[in-house]
Amino acid sequence: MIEKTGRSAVLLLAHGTPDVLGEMAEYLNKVTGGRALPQEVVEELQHRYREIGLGETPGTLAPPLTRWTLIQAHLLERALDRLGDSDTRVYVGMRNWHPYIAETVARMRLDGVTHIKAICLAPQNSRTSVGLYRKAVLAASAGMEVDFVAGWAEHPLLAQAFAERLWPVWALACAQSGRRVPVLFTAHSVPCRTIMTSGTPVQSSPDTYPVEAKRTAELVAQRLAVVGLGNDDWYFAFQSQGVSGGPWIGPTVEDTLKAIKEAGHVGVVMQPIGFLCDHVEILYDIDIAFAEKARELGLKLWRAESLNDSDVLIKALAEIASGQYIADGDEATVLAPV
Ligand SMILES: C=CC1=C(C)c2cc3[nH]c(cc4nc(cc5[nH]c(cc1n2)c(C)c5CCC(=O)O)C(CCC(=O)O)=C4C)c(C)c3C=C
Ligand SMILES: [Fe+2]
Ligand SMILES: [Fe+2]
Repeated sequence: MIEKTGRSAVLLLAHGTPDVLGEMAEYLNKVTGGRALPQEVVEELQHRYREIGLGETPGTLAPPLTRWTLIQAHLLERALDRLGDSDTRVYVGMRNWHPYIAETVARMRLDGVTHIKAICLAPQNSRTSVGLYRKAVLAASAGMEVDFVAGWAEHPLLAQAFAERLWPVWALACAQSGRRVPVLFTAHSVPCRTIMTSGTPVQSSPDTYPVEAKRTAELVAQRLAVVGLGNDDWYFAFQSQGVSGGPWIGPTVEDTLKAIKEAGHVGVVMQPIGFLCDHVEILYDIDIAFAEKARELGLKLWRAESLNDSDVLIKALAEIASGQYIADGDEATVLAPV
């Protein structure tokens, strides 16, 4: 139970995604903080979003990222209720599209919320993702108290949730191939410059993101050890390198698939461990682009289902929301009243 004077609420922070193809340029403008991307990049992203079902007009369902995030918020509110905390509401704020973080925090203020427990739906802390969520929350919440949960990459229930999704598809892949199939865990790549120790402005410590991402993968792999996944049976790569900002961190999925083929394997099971629900980098980058790359290499590719409405994920979020799990990098920020 969240015990604070005043009214407390949970704010789930997510990336955001456009609702229709015509919003792509404006959306990308938000993602890059106003830096224009070439027209070919806008069109390529429209193509990818079209491939995963986005249209010219709003569909009957919201796009996957928005839909699953709102479902996760609803399930978390119900889980908190079951834990005896029926007063705590769960809100959703997105960094790059509606409902924007600023809009949601304004709504929370109108609803009388004074304490915000902000949880990023990106479990591994990073400057380019979580750092920007933090900035957006702090900019909108003057006078409110904010507990910002920066990273929960090592939460045991997060690893368990991923393991529960991985185990059935890994077992299936091994059965269909008649041999052990390696697992390729992935997380989103970031530009190399964003994880460097120094830069402008000077950053005093390295970004922990790559280490946290590999740590989550390791914890998931450890959970599958009991069913036979060995230390040599899994790989790790950074996926979806962007087009801008110089080099992005690797190894890339493309190079890793080649290495897996060269090691004599016939297939691979991919599991992205940095994303908590379906969106374009899973439904297009993995299911369409990497599947095609794997086919070219003569590898069969399986993917673990995304966490989406996983009960275990919701339990992890409930533990964080109720203070039963203290994540690394938590910061309570009390700003002066306006
Ligand atoms: C840890 C870092 C990042 C996570 C996690 C992440 C998730 C994520 N990204 C998109 C969609 C897009 N991201 C784009 C660019 C971009 N993404 C990151 C980092 C993370 N993204 C960076 C550093 C950048 C570059 C920003 C810049 O200023 O150029 C883009 C733009 C096109 C591109 O460069 O690929 C899109 C679109 C989603 C949907 C998502 C998780 C839900
Ligand atoms: Fe991104
Ligand atoms: Fe991306």
